[in-house]
Amino acid sequence: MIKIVLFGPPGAGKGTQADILKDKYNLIHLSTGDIFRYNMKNNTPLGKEAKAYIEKGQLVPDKVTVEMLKDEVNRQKEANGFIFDGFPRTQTQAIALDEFLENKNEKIDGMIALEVSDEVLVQRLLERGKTSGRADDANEEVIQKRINVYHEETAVLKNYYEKQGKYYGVDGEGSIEEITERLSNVIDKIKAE
Ligand SMILES: Nc1ncnc2c1ncn2[C@@H]1O[C@H](COP(=O)(O)OP(=O)(O)OP(=O)(O)O)[C@@H](O)[C@H]1O
Ligand SMILES: Nc1ncnc2c1ncn2[C@@H]1O[C@H](COP(=O)(O)O)[C@@H](O)[C@H]1O
Repeated sequence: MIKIVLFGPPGAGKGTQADILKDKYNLIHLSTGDIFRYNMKNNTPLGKEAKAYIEKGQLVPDKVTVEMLKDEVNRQKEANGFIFDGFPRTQTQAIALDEFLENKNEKIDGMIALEVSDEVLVQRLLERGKTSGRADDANEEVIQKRINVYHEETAVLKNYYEKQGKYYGVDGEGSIEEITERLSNVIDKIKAE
């Protein structure tokens, strides 16, 4: 069972690529952002709690996010593998994920980071904001805040996975097809190891 963290800043193309790769490799795509948005839309207690953070471009607290992620993984009893999108986003989350998987005799096989310049991210998110209905895409200030949070709190995870020999950087600029091919090359390599 292969488990990949698809990593990168907001707007890097994680959701777009995970959607393609989940079909290609028969994997479960788990996006913590999507799960929060589903809960917000359905006005659940979790959605109500997450809303205030998400609309300001801040991270939802680790405890809430980790418990939610564990529940989702545990629900997928027949999974052939996972693509984690938007999780982990802090060192606390990365450690919790490793411990959770270790208890199941599982592990993360690789972390693939989509590398995209901040200028391109802002352009993509403003464009997505025209149709996404996402409050956190609606103004440039919140978009910039999310990118700053990524640099301040999330980007350090590159070191975390590098130390484990699991980090793979991929150019995230170009056509969607080109990027799928770059990611597929890395996944094929990880699978062959
Ligand atoms: N290679 C690409 N070239 C141009 N636009 C792209 C590319 N990949 C994705 N996009 C567009 O950029 C926007 C952001 O992509 P996507 O939603 O996949 O990013 P994300 O990393 O999942 O973002 P977030 O973490 O904010 O949810 C979308 O509107 C998507 O259609
Ligand atoms: N792993 C996460 N930790 C904390 N907060 C998270 C996490 N994943 C998503 N969030 C919140 O949701 C929004 C949108 O997430 P996207 O992955 O960019 O769709 C994010 O800004 C956090 O507020």
